[in-house]
Amino acid sequence: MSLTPVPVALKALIDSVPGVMPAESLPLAACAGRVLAEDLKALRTQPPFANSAMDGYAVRGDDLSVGAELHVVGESAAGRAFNGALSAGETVRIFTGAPLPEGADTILIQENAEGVGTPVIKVREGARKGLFVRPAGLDFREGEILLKAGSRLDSASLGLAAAMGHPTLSVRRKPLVAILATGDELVLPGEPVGPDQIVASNSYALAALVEQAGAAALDLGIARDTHEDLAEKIGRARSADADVLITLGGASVGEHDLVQAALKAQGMALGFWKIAMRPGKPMMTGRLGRMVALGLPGNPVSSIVCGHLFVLPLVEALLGMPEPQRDRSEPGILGRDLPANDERQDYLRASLALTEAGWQATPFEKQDSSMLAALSRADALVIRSAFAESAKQNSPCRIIRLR
Ligand SMILES: Nc1nc2c(c(=O)[nH]1)N[C@H]1C(S)=C(S)[C@@H](COP(=O)(O)OP(=O)(O)OC[C@H]3O[C@@H](n4cnc5c(N)ncnc54)[C@H](O)[C@@H]3O)O[C@H]1N2
Ligand code: MOO
Repeated sequence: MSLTPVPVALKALIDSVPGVMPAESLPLAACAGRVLAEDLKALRTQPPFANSAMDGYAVRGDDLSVGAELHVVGESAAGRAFNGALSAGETVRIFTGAPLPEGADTILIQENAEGVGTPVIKVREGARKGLFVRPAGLDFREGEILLKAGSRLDSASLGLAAAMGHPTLSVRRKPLVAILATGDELVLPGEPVGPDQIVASNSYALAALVEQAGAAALDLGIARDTHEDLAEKIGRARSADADVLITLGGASVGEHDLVQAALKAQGMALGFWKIAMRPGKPMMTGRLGRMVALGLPGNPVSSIVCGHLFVLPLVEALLGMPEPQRDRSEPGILGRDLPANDERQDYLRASLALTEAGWQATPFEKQDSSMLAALSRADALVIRSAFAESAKQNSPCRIIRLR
């Protein structure tokens, strides 16, 4: 079977998503990191009234000549407006956020007033007509759409949603992503490790990635390399009604690589298998009922790199976010010479340094897909296209930043 190019595989994976997650209504306080299910309109105008941007005096701009004396006729504080109108020669003590009294069009900041706190103040130099007034609707107006469906709610957008007057939001339900490690050699961190065993790490890495992407991870533990155990654990993903099943390991061509056969035995329609990428070649996708199946290679770096390239867009597609297949790479320059590449697109673990020419990415000498410590030191992946010619230090490249 020939190797599938990365963009073809990614498109097929995104196209295999059966639909966007249903919406649920949640209180604002529970919405951080969630994705809006519908456009959000302002239920109110902000600010609702003209108000002061500074502590000082509300004045009529025409009264502002240097040395002019103004009579303080009242006070306007935030939450306690001045009831009345300003006449010529009058002013109202005012504080930041307080409503502007009728007749006033300017704030004289208290630094530009002599005799602060007395019934008569004098205008100093520096005062200008029209300064420091926030007109009604400066920020937004009732009915304006300020947040779009498919956008992720960060701190600024959540604050905005609150200011718009929404106590609850309609957000996409988190996709449930079941994660199944496979392999007779695996033990959990902290368990006794036999002479031919290794500690399972991939589930933790993938669960973190999935949760950062806005999905919920369901750890199905470790399936041993038997059809029975694999069938039982795949069955658990189905009865949990998972939206995605990620398997880890057992994806290659050895006698103990049973995952694909186990999934097919339960009715999986294979999408593609074997991608023109390094690491990650034995990756597999398919559909089992309405569950998207993604078989990641067991090598720890391969599974995490596949997670960045395929799982993040998949979760975004399920959440209804725009352009999940967008190119996530950025320009950079190479920190060292690289040899010509073969038929697999390479994702080289690299350090980054900011130079005058932009991000300089220096791929590590050793790129073995078992080397987790190197991955955790990497700032970025340098993309080397299939069949790329040798490249010199400082020549342009594309990078995917990992942090
Ligand atoms: N003859 C061939 N052999 C291999 C090929 C090939 O094309 N022909 N492909 C190689 C590539 S590339 C990769 S990547 C690996 C991936 O194989 P599997 O997906 O079947 O992975 P396993 O054999 O199950 O495991 C590989 C490696 O990773 C360790 N592992 C597995 N699961 C975990 C886990 N949850 N946490 C930590 N480490 C894990 C496992 O012990 C192995 O050391 O196949 C090549 N072989
Ligand atoms: O393609 Mo495998 O994922 O390098 O080791």
